[in-house]
Amino acid sequence: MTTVQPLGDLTLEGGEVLPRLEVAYDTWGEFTGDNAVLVLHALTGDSIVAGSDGWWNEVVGPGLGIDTDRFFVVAANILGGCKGTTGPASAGPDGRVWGNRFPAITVRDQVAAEAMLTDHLGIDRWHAVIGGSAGGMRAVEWAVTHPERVERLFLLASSAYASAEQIAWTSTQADIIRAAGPEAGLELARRIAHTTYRSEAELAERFGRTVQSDGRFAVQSYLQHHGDKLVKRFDAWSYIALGDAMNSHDVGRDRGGLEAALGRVTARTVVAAIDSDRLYPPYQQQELADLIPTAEPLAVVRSPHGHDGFLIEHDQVGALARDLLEH
Ligand SMILES: CC(=O)SCCNC(=O)CCNC(=O)[C@H](O)C(C)(C)COP(=O)(O)OP(=O)(O)OC[C@H]1O[C@@H](n2cnc3c(N)ncnc32)[C@H](O)[C@@H]1OP(=O)(O)O
Ligand SMILES: N[C@@H](CCO)C(=O)O
Repeated sequence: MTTVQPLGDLTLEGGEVLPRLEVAYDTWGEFTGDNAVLVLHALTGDSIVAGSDGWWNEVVGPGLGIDTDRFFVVAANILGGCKGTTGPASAGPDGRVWGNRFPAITVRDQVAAEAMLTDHLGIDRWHAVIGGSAGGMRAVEWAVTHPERVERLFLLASSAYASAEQIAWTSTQADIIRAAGPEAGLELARRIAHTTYRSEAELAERFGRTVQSDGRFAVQSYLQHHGDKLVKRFDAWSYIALGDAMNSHDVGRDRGGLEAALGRVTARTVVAAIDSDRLYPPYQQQELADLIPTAEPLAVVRSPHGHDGFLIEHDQVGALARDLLEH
C-alpha cells in the first residue's frame, strides 16, 4: 500500500525552492533497527518493487535475493516522477499542474528528497542502497554524499556520470517530445529508448527482417507496442524532467573530479555490468569498480537482452544481491 508522505520544502541544487515536497513510498518486511535496504528504481519505474505487480518481483520478496523475511525494504518514487512523488504531473503552488514549468532537478536533488524520507522514517544508516540504471546513479550519489549512512552499495548497469552518448539519446528524446507533442512524442521517444535498452543481436535474433501481415516490420510493431504502453502509464513532461536529471549526473562535479568523489565511498560495494549492454557499456561499471576503494572486482551478468538485463536476469542479479546483503 503506497504512502504519500509530505516532507516540507526542498531547496534544489539550482537554488529554487520546491514547495511542499511529497514522496510516495512502499515498504516490505519489518524494521529491526539495522536491516533497512533502499531499492531505487530506474527511469520509468515506481515504488512497487515486490509483489505481483512489482517491477523486480523475482528479486525482492520472501526468500528471494533481497529477502523481505530478513530485510526491511523501502522503495520510493523518484523526485520528478509521476507515480505519487512530486513531479511535473503534480499540482504546482498555483493549483495548476506543473507540466513543463517544473523546475530543473538533478540526481543530487533526487537523493536529497530520498534523504528527507529516510529521516522521516527514522533510518540512520542503510544496510544497503541498491539501484540499476538511473537507480544506480542515485545509489552512487547516496554513497558519495552520505558515506556514513550507506553500509553496502549495489550498482547495476549504471555509471559515475552520463556519457556523451547517453546525453545524446536522452536529449534527442526530449526534443522529439517537445516537437511532436506529449503523446506522439513520448511514443516515439520510448521506441528509440527501448531500442537502446536491448542488444543488436537480440533484435536480429528475435525479429530479423520479418514483416507482419499488417505490413509492419515485426521489430517496428514491437517498438510501437512498447511506445503505446508507456504513453498509457507515463507523463511526458516527467519523462523529460527525469532525462534532464540523468544528464546532470556526474559524481565528480564540484568535488575535485571522479577519483576524489568516488574515493569518499566507504560502503562495501558490488558493481555489476550486463555484458550485452550498449547503453551503459561495461567500461562504465569497470570505472566505478576501479575508483571505489571498497568495491569488489567487477561482476558480470551474462545476458542476451542488453541494458534491460538488469530487469530480466533475476537469478543472477538476485544472487549478487544476496551475497552482498548477507555478508
Ligand atoms: C525499474 C524499472 O525500470 S521499472 C520499468 C520497467 N518496465 C518497463 O520499462 C516496461 C517496458 N518493458 C520493458 O522494458 C521490458 O518489456 C521488460 C524489461 C519489463 C521485460 O522484458 P521482456 O520480458 O524481454 O519483454 P519484451 O521486451 O519481449 O516485451 C514483451 C511485450 O512485447 C510484445 N511483443 C513482442 N513482439 C511483438 C511484436 N512483434 N509486435 C507487438 N508487440 C510485440 C509482447 O506481446 C509483450 O507485450 P506485453 O508486455 O504487453 O505483454
Ligand atoms: N526499462 C527501464 C530501462 C531504463 O533503465 C525503464 O524504463 O525504466
